[in-house]
Amino acid sequence: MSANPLTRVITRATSTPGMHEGYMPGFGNDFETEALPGALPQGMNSPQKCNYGLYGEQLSGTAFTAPAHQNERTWCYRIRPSVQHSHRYSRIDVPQWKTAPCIDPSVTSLGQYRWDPVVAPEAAELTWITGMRTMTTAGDVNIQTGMASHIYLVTRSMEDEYFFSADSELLIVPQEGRLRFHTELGIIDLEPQEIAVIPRGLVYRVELTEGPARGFVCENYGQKFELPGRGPIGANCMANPRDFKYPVAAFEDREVPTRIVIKWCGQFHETRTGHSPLDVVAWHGNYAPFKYDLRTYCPVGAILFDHPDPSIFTVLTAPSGQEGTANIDFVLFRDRWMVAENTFRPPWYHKNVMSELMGNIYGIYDAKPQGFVPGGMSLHNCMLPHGPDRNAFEAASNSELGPEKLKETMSFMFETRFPQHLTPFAAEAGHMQEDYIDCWGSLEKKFDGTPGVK
Ligand SMILES: O=C(O)Cc1cc(O)ccc1O
Ligand SMILES: [Fe+2]
Repeated sequence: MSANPLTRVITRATSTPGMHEGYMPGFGNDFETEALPGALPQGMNSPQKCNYGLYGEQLSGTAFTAPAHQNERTWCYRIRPSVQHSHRYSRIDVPQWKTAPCIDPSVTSLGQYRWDPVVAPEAAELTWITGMRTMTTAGDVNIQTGMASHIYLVTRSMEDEYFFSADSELLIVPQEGRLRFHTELGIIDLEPQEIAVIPRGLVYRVELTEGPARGFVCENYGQKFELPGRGPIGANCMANPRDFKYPVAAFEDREVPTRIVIKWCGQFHETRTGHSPLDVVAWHGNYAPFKYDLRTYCPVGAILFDHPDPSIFTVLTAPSGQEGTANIDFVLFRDRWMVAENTFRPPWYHKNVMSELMGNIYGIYDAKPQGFVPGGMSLHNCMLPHGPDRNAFEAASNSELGPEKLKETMSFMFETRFPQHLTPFAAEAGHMQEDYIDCWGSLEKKFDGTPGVK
């Protein structure tokens, strides 16, 4: 850290017995954490004077009157109130980060699309903000509905620069490299096979700890991600609440020229101030960022026959207001055993009212042994057919069916009820595979009118 005598950075609170180092477990818990002893008021939120001369401030993530099981807010005790972190706002351009509605008449979104991994240009200086590349948008940010999918390419840390999105919470899926999210509520280290969710309105900066870094982002304009109901599966398996980790309080007491970038209704603005906004010394509440290790996801699947709907692999779901029809489902295809008898085991052929955007984190995805590679993406838009390519179909229809482990594989899907619109970047990029649709072209006609298995 800099030698500036006014700079004091407390990165970790002393850990409490039972606490995961630097993190607190439990999805949606009501947490309390302090980076200095006694900084957190006890038994009340707004004492006349806070300890250490801190200011109390509430961050409301849901309407005050949201039902109790959805109500989220966090009380922060900070060196300065947030009003001092924002002065005049001026508009800036972040041309590659798009927001719905973003329908370019010259772009065709109807189609099945697949992309090779995007690579950061040599010598490019890309931060979390300038390295964001929007692939698709859906819905409308102004009515807090829908989503966007992005690829991030980060080659440089944000320095004395901070960001928040008033538009969205961000679900981050790293694919290469490591990032450290320094947030108002603490620090999250993130690497491939983990995900993080940064809530709407939370200020943070992103440090590159191993680069270059690449990954996927789902920007959720709507109701927050929550754990899906497990129904008859019961109280365990899929994503278990204890595996979600929330950071302990950490703060920066740093007096340097600082820039804060704000995403608000699809527009970007900057404001300048003289100190770090990450000055929350203690907090309590349930509106907070978290990370989750995808390797702790316990998949439940077919143990006799047939291929269930991929919704059994839902890690998180963001409701849309219509029951069972998500604004976004985040679905994980991880390594697992395949044991189903007399079954075509890969994903079946499909047309879906929901639109399916997939990304490959690593390994081979069973429906697409070729072409869908780590770092790559695909889109099967609303009601457009998709399914295994010819190689996958032939192999799965003819193989001897014993227990088989799908090894070393991790892909995911952002599935939304809204049609996804391609950005010009997605439609024109050199990384689009023009021949993707041909992967089904050579599927044979086997029907010849005579009965029997062909
Ligand atoms: O491979 C896909 O595109 C996603 C998918 C997964 C699955 O298990 C069933 C159907 C489906 O479309
Ligand atoms: Fe599908």
